[in-house]
Amino acid sequence: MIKVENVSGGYHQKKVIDNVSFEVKKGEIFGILGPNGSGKTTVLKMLSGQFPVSKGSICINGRSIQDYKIKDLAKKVAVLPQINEISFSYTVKETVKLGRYAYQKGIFPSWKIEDENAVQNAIQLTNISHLADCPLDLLSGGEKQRVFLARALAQEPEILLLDEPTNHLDIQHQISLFDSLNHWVKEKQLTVVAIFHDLNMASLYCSRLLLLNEGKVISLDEPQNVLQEEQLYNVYHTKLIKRQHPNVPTPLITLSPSKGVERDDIFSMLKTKQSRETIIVESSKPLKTLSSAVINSGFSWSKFFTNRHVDMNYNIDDPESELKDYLTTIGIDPTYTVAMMTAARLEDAVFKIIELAQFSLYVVVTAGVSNAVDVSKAYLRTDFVYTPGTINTWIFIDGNLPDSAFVQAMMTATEAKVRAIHENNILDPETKTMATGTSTDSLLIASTQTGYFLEYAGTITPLGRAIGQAVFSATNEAIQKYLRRMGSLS
Ligand SMILES: Nc1ncnc2c1ncn2[C@@H]1O[C@H](COP(=O)(O)OP(=O)(O)OP(=O)(O)O)[C@@H](O)[C@H]1O
Repeated sequence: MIKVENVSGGYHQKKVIDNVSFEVKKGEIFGILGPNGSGKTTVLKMLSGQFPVSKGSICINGRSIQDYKIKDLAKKVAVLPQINEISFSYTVKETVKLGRYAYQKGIFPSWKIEDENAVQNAIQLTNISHLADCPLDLLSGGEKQRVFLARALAQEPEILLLDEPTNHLDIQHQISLFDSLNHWVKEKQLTVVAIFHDLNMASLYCSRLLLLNEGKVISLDEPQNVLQEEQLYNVYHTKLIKRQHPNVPTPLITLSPSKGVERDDIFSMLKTKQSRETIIVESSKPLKTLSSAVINSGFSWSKFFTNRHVDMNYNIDDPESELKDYLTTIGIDPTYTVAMMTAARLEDAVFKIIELAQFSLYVVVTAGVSNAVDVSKAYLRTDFVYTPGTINTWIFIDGNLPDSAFVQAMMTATEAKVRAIHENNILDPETKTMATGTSTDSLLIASTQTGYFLEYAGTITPLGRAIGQAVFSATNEAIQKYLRRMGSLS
């Protein structure tokens, strides 16, 4: 549909676009990204024929844009410019009607029913009917943006060129604009080329992206490949972190403050309180966590970590609500709390510290193994009752871990726990085979995300070795305390 081949151009003697090539398919939403002054608007102006190319060619439907008459090109291509460029005193409806200019013939323009329908449709689609008679100058930035979008749509173009279309829109209107564009793209085979500063909007709605810097193509690909941390750093000179959207297969880019990330002293940050009812670790700063806890499982940022003792017969329909209520009664805000439960005696908790040159670990383990299970034989069981037997393991780290290291830390800690269970010959009481855990074990990895970058936490990495050592010895001791209390160890 659009073919840009080896295009260069600029203002006066200054080359602003340098040998740019890309194609946009019919029915595609194509995004152009790049820092201020990288040439995005100039490329868009070249596509609409407003700005000449000095080298290379631009074709629409196989025909060079230079060969189109102005009105014919205007029927194919509509432009939504940056709205701060525009100021005039028409009403909203008059402004939208300007979109039909290309369809007017002769010196005395005739307004036909098709023109009126196109204007009404555009006004409805952009949700500005209530503003139809308002003077444009009295509208807010976002309202004006929708009016100019309506004007572009009234043109009934095949190609819509949008220069920062979400610039003045609130979140609701940003999403509703691109949801509508998505719909028109599918329904009417509209082709959209849009400039974005918001990388996440581009990632969510564009099938492909063009990343420009200093007028050159840096990357041209699907969002997953264009939105790479290193590539973005080279272009924007800003640290950006790539994550995956929780329920759409696109990347999410998060900003990170540029201030330093000096290593925190985890031992002065954490305060531990232990009673028969609860163990509470309170951190003076939020820690990034990955856990399988009852409250705030998955990833969270939390300041409180609680392990509450409950009776062996604890059996409640909604343990999460009950535990939240409990936390509130003891003055802890559940929003910032990773909370677990156990029937194990909290007096038998084991605390371990490992201090190394690059990072330190603080590990807390409580263990009760009456619910021991051999995972390889668990399919033979018929009981599915939730009983809080449980080995609960907490690992606090003063390092900076990527998500992958959190996952590896969980694997390493689990292996260390299993090894401690085997060390104590704990059997699954049903199958009489060696247990691998209990039916309700929980695990927490909590990290300051400051200090050294700890890229890996597998078993033979420095972090993995420390986790293996601390979790094994803490779990081993906690199991032995439990066995002693139960009278099966002297
Ligand atoms: N009319 C003009 N005359 C001279 N130079 C211009 C003109 N318009 C733009 N430029 C220059 O061309 C370069 C590219 O500008 P362009 O507007 O295409 O960048 P952009 O990527 O759209 O930037 P932004 O993100 O700030 O909107 C800039 O260095 C700019 O100063």
